[in-house]
Amino acid sequence: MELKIENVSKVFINDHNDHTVLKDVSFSVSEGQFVTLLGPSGCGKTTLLTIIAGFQVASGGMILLNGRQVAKPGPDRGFVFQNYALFPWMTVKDNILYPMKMSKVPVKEREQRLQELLAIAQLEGKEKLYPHQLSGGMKQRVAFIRALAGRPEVLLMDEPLGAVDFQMRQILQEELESLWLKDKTTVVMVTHDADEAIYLSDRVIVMSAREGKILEDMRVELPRPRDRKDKEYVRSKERLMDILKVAINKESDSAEMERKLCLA
Ligand SMILES: Nc1ncnc2c1ncn2[C@@H]1O[C@H](COP(=O)(O)OP(=O)(O)OP(=O)(O)O)[C@@H](O)[C@H]1O
Repeated sequence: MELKIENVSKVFINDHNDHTVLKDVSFSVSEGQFVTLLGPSGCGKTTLLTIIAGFQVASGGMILLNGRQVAKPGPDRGFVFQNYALFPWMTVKDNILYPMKMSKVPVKEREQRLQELLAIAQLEGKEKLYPHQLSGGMKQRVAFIRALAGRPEVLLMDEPLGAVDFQMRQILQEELESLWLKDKTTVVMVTHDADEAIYLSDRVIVMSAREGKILEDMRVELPRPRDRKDKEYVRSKERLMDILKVAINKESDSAEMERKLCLA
């Protein structure tokens, strides 16, 4: 698997004015990497992720997955939305089976894959429940394994933990990491949270507020599972915070932006 983002730009036209959100963004993601896109609110993280997903088209440049240009959504890319976006009228089982039906996986194989995924997420026995009967953590696990059900080449996640409070968020980050370690699917994730980026990523790509350029492509080579109290962990986080502060000072000194970046 190789994902290449090549000179991607995106221009929106608002009130007859051009608004450049992304300009010449390029980077590659290799097999099994967990890559995070981090940057100030409005810098274009979600726009870039949805272009990779094929939900919208770039104004310039291209996305290549295994050398083929991405033009529309496809089963080779799984997507996890911030609010999980589970189908409320379907049980856990039907939610997970849905992408497999869409990609016409044979019935016998679907059942086998369903059991495998339920085991990975420790959700055995919960398959008949509906989303409203699940805790936040369970919903997140269902959303994660549903996105993996069609065996995507790359999993795209847009603030998958954005809707949960701080303490729950740390627990879910640990769960997400342990699920990911069992499967090792390539991930590109959007987050606002510097600690989350260090906890989960092999690489953190920091984007600037103006014209969504890449400010830094930071490697995180700490052993997993990560220990938030470890000296190297703390050092990596401080380095990332410094990069973000530079990004913010360059672009804006807005307190709101700092709050959104979870620098507190
Ligand atoms: N469909 C659209 N039409 C016009 N402008 C848009 C559209 N989608 C996004 N934008 C603008 O593009 C910019 C980037 O938005 P995007 O959602 O990608 O940022 P983000 O970095 O994900 O922000 P946040 O972290 O707050 O979610 C914003 O200024 C937004 O208003």
